[in-house]
Amino acid sequence: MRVLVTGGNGQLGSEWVSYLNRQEVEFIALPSSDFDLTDHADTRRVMGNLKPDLIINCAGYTKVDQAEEEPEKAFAVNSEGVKNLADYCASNNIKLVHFSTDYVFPGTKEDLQNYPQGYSEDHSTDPVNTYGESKLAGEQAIRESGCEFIIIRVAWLCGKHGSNFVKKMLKMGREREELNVINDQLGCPSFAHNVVQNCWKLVAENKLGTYHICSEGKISWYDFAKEIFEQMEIQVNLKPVSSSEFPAKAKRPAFSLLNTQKISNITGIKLIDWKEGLKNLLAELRV
Ligand SMILES: NC(=O)C1=CN([C@@H]2O[C@H](COP(=O)(O)OP(=O)(O)OC[C@H]3O[C@@H](n4cnc5c(N)ncnc54)[C@H](OP(=O)(O)O)[C@@H]3O)[C@@H](O)[C@H]2O)C=CC1
Ligand SMILES: Cc1cn([C@H]2C[C@H](O)[C@@H](COP(=O)(O)OP(=O)(O)O[C@H]3O[C@@H](C)C(=O)[C@@H](O)[C@H]3O)O2)c(=O)[nH]c1=O
Repeated sequence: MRVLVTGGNGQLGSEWVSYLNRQEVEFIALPSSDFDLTDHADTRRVMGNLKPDLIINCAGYTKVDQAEEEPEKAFAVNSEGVKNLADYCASNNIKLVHFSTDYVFPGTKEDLQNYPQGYSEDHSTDPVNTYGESKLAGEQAIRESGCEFIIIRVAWLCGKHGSNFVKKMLKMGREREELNVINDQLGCPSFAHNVVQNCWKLVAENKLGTYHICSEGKISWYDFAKEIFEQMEIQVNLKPVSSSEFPAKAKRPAFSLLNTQKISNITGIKLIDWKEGLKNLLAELRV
């Protein structure tokens, strides 16, 4: 099997590179400079040359606040670029693995009450921001293309590579004496290493469809930050604040927990507890 990883320099793309290097599989990972999802003719030319059997699409526009100011850019990558990819996969019998987000869900306070175990894969979507809308449009394009696909929705993604909340907190915690972190947005982090491992299991077992992968638990960003500082023994005055006290261009869902029952049932995977996942990540970051 020949695998093409797109967005190969990003947080998740780099994690795939580390992982696939340890598997017996032929793969190539391309950065955005060599595979720009918005250049449809060029991406088709590259795919035509490489002739992959499987594409793992880690390319994405991920700037949640900036997307409110440049929606066309977010849609060009996350929707139109993904449609081009999926259509090509459908016509050339290539399997597509794609990553989407918890931000496709509305995350209302009512849903928090009604779905304490989180949103399941078939729950209705209704994004509250442009990034979420663009990612949802990408998902829909894949489903309509007729290609064989696995869509993995992940949330609050954190890994060794690239930028994420854990790394931001570590940096800010060392530079500042006081930090304000939101305590009224609930969800649970996906750890990149875990996502890749479990996703590869789905590929190996020839599973198709949409799956949620995150760790076990239900926490706020504040809980997450508090645990990061406790585990790292960093002294910082951490203050819980509401979303209204932490103004941002994009609205975030108040609740975006992903229910992971489906993948657990199908593969027998036991997803990692969030504190354990964090412990593993912090150990990786210390090396
Ligand atoms: N980060 C998170 O918290 C979450 C991420 N996801 C999804 O997971 C996927 C991976 O996210 P993550 O690795 O964290 O994101 P990153 O932002 O770390 O990586 C995204 C990669 O996509 C590349 N990219 C951007 N625009 C284009 C383009 N036009 N053509 C080709 N490549 C492009 C970027 O390249 P360059 O740097 O050169 O621009 C970057 O390498 C995305 O689809 C994202 O929506 C889902 C939920 C949570
Ligand atoms: C840096 C910082 C963030 N926050 C809040 C803002 C936000 O609500 C939350 C997380 O911050 P981030 O900058 O990581 O936010 P954000 O970019 O919204 O993270 C999202 O990225 C996209 C790509 C996804 O798909 C989502 O799953 C999610 O991970 O924490 C604080 O409260 N205090 C802080 O000092």
